[in-house]
Amino acid sequence: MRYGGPEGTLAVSGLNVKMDRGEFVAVVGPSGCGKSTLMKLTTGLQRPQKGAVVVAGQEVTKPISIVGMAFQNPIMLPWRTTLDNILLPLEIVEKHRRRIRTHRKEYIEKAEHLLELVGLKGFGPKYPWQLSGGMQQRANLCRALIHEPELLMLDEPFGALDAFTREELWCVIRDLHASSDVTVMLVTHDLRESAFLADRILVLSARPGRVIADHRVPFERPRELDLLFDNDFNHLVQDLHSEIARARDAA
Ligand SMILES: Nc1ncnc2c1ncn2[C@@H]1O[C@H](COP(=O)(O)OP(=O)(O)OP(=O)(O)O)[C@@H](O)[C@H]1O
Repeated sequence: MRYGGPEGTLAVSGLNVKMDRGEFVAVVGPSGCGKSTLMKLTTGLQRPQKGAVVVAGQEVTKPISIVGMAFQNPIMLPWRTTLDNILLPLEIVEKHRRRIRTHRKEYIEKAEHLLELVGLKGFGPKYPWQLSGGMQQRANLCRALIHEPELLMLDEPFGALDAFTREELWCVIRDLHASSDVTVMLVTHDLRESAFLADRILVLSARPGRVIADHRVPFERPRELDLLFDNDFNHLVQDLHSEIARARDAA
């Protein structure tokens, strides 16, 4: 995948990724190695010049609707309440647009249930600017999940948060994944986050990105936060760190 024509930036090349349904895969790698590009290719926001992307058995040729996405900086519309921001994807995705007119109450209940799951019970009528950064990230997760996506794409969703809030949200994601069969791809710079949450961790090379290591995370589920102090956990994090440092040096 090259941006900007034949002389442009080759972002990823020879990138081969396979994920099983229900799997939680984290993607880590040096800065600028093409992690977000992998996200965009998977969701159909970009099309590769060579190769193909297949999601749920279908070749991806345009943006797909079975996906929910959450990015580092949640863009909430300030004139809509938190609840109405969460309902926004339903007004965009064709299949739901028709239903929401006739089944609005049902969707509001679903949004309120999601708000409760992420610890924001009763915050639906508040405007986004009345919420803290961490609360906005939680609401952002609800918005990514409202249309019950089969695939959840998380691109540095907790990057801007303090350590404690981030760890709390890791547990929210862990529980959401455990209670559904959603497939999750998480792009992150936080190696502890990847090791705590994922079933597999893919390490990408420096740009153009390709997979240089594929780690199966051995820790049993459900995982608790005290895993962060476990020796094996920290060894895995150190191995990931060394691999990324070597990939950067080799660039
Ligand atoms: N729309 C674009 N036009 C031109 N170049 C782009 C575009 N998007 C990304 N790139 C380039 O492609 C390369 C890969 O970018 P990408 O955002 O996928 O990397 P990343 O691994 O997510 O980066 P980071 O770790 O900094 O978040 C970078 O060199 C970037 O400058």
